[in-house]
Amino acid sequence: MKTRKILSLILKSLLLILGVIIVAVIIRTVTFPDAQPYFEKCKVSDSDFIPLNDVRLQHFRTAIQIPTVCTSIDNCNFTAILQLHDHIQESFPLIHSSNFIQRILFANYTLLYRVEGTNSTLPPYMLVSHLDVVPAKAAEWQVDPFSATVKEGYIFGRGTLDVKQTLFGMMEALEFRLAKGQRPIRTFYMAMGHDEEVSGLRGAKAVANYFSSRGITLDFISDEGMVVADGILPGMQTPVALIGIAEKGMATFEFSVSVTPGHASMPAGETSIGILSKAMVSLEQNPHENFFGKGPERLLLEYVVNKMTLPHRVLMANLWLFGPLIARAFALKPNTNAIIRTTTALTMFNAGVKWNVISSTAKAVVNHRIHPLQSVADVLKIDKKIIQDDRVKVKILSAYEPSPISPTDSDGYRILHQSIYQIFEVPVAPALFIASSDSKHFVKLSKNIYRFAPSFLNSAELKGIHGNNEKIKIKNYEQTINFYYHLMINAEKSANLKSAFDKGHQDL
Ligand SMILES: CCCCCCCC/C=C\CCCCCCCC(=O)NCC(=O)O
Ligand SMILES: [Zn+2]
Ligand SMILES: [Zn+2]
Repeated sequence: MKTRKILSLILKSLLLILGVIIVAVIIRTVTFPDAQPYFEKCKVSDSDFIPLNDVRLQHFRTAIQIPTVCTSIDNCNFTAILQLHDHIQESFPLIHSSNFIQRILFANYTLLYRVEGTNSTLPPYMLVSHLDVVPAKAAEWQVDPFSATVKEGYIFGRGTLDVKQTLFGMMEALEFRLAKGQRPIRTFYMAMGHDEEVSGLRGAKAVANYFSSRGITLDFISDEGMVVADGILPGMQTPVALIGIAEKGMATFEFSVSVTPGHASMPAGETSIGILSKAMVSLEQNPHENFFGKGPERLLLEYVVNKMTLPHRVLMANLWLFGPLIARAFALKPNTNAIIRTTTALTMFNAGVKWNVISSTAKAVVNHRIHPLQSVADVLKIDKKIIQDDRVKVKILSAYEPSPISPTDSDGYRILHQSIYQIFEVPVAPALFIASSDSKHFVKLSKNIYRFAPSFLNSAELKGIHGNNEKIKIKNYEQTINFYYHLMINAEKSANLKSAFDKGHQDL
């Protein structure tokens, strides 16, 4: 009798706790603060539009047809890069004949344009793109990667998304303004590195030195980065534009094992290949810490929670309860996994000289993209701990710390947000940029660095970047040109933008 009473009391208590949790979850979901109350109101009416006519389309296609491939800092197709310089010069005659636009060359191949505005009291800003592309394996593509084939509403080709579309987008926008007789009011720069894909150590680094040696700082910098993600963010029915407010760090480590070589007929114990393979499998099977809820993705979720479909909205609004569950779910998909932890990618493996010789050495290269809550030193320490084998030596081939986090309440952020909304009419949210850009060399020039390319992409299209069949929708290229056009105009009225944002856009 007594036991029954105790059990009933426990049951009642559990039901009460469950009731309280359910009520707390409901209250939190319905009262979740809207971190972005303005995005539905911020569209401005602007009749200006730059159509993608045949001439502009041909400018872009020719740029794609020039194979500006870089595979290492010393191994770029420098002839093609110079050919691209010529093509840029021929395509934009007004830019190249303006007496207020200066073209500066760095390390023979990187370009910087300085557009002097009429109002020298406004602080300058910079748009960043790059000239080089990664290689493409033609045999694995549906079309020649350097043919710029127009097919099924797309332009195919290496560089259509990474990132000749921003290069030509910003130049077309400026040329259009000049043709309309609009001299920019605010000074701005356009940097076009020639070696972004292989470090930026000659191009962007030289541009950064140019600014620092002259004591020039920039109000904001807009570089390649995140995109308008269509069907990628779990629980979002609409596409969402993600502005990279921070960039992951990067570390490339070479692991090696050396043993005494010998005849394959008399193997003695473990080989260099066996030891290194075991170490690499350990790295792959032991991912670094999952930081879900502690990094910039938290801000992203806060911006979009109220736009999510119901089951996701309840889960995301109640991270206090469902955080561990969501952390696991995010870890399952490469896109979401990349924003919650330092990733580990085994990218090269070399060993052996002949089939009947026990190799004296084996080498492997691992590329980490470092979460903002870790450092290069942390990653190295963790890797050594995972491998736990002193026979495996490590050498740092290159390393960059994660960038500082840029604010979401700066003029630069508002200018990007506004321009994105004008073109795409989708929610805009801050995020962590999961790859690397030339802006890592510019961190001392501005506190406000934003990484965003106006590419409207679903998961399949995203795979084309550095992969096969890279392609941009023709309409999206037109949007890209118009995005930069609006960005330039919005940058000139940023003071008005701030007061409009403060008032919830009622005045725009
Ligand atoms: C809940 C979060 C969802 C995350 C969605 C991820 C969407 C990914 C968006 C953009 C990633 C595109 C990266 C392409 C940039 C290319 C830059 C580059 O190649 N840099 C060199 C390098 O990183 O090696
Ligand atoms: Zn790029
Ligand atoms: Zn790239």
